[in-house]
Amino acid sequence: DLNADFYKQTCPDLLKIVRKEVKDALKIEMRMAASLLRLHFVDCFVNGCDASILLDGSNSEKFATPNLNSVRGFQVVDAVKSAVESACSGVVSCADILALIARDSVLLSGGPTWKVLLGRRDGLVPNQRGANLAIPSQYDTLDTIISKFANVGLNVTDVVSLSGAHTIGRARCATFSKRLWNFFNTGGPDSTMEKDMLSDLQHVCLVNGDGNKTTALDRNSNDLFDNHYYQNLLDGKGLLYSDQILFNGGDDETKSVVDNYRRKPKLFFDDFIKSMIKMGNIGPVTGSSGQIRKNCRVIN
Ligand code: HEM
Ligand SMILES: [Ca+2]
Repeated sequence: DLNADFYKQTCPDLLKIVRKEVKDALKIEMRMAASLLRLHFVDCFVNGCDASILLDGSNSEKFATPNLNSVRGFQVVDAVKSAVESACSGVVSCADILALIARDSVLLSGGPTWKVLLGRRDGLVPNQRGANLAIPSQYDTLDTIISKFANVGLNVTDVVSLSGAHTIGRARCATFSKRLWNFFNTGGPDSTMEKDMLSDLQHVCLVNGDGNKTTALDRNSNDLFDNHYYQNLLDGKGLLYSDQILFNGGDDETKSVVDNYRRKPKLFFDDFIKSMIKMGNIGPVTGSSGQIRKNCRVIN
């Protein structure tokens, strides 16, 4: 089993080193917190939390549809890894580094903190096909999203609490512009989107415009890890279809959890922590399987 003291003897300064490197990265760009948090998620959903997302190559998970031109922050992971290697060479897995970076990114964005369980080992192969199947798409139905979470042992509450990660960060026009212009071939916009936000975004994401332009996932609170995301869902201001359907998708359970998190920031933080720990426990490679990579981008 994973445990918080796994590197206590072998790398006593690990937590300090990671914290410092993440801090330095956020000084340069605050959004990096979001990008780094997301890496832990897309790692854990594919082959468990084994740093498979970090492997380079033509069969890399970086080229899977949900990740292509979208996941970022790999240079920061490299910087953290080399700082850790300087202090304790060959000891700390890239998978554990991703889990620690995610925790620090949330904390340094104003969110809650928790003890990260450690002792994961790094996987030996990427799984691009698995990434295409396992990572939820922003146009999946709520049932599909719930079943993709269930496939990795996460429940409906986890879906709503972890979606709260979208309280920070940005998304590209390519991931939501269908909602603005021709929503599922209706010829018009998604009627659940609040009207001022709609007209504003229609000016950001033009028809046939630059799909790589970005806007805040949590409108008006995009660098702060808070529960404002859920208020936005009540107001029709979720950016992704997959965000807004947590409230408007016809599921009373997700709807009431959204409303609870909106009213009770502490409840959101507590549940987010629980769900992050659950997510961090997905299929960990431990014992003598896998390896401790020297360079997170390639197997030893
Ligand atoms: C519920 C299913 C989910 C779907 C459909 C989804 C989808 C997406 C999409 C489409 C983007 C924007 C990508 C782009 O525009 O290039 C995004 C960004 C992001 N996602 Fe999710 N996501 C989900 C769950 C999660 C979870 C569980 C986490 C973490 C715990 C997470 C963390 C993030 C963060 C922080 C960003 C912003 C990244 C940045 O600014 O670089 N997401 N997600
Ligand atoms: Ca926020």
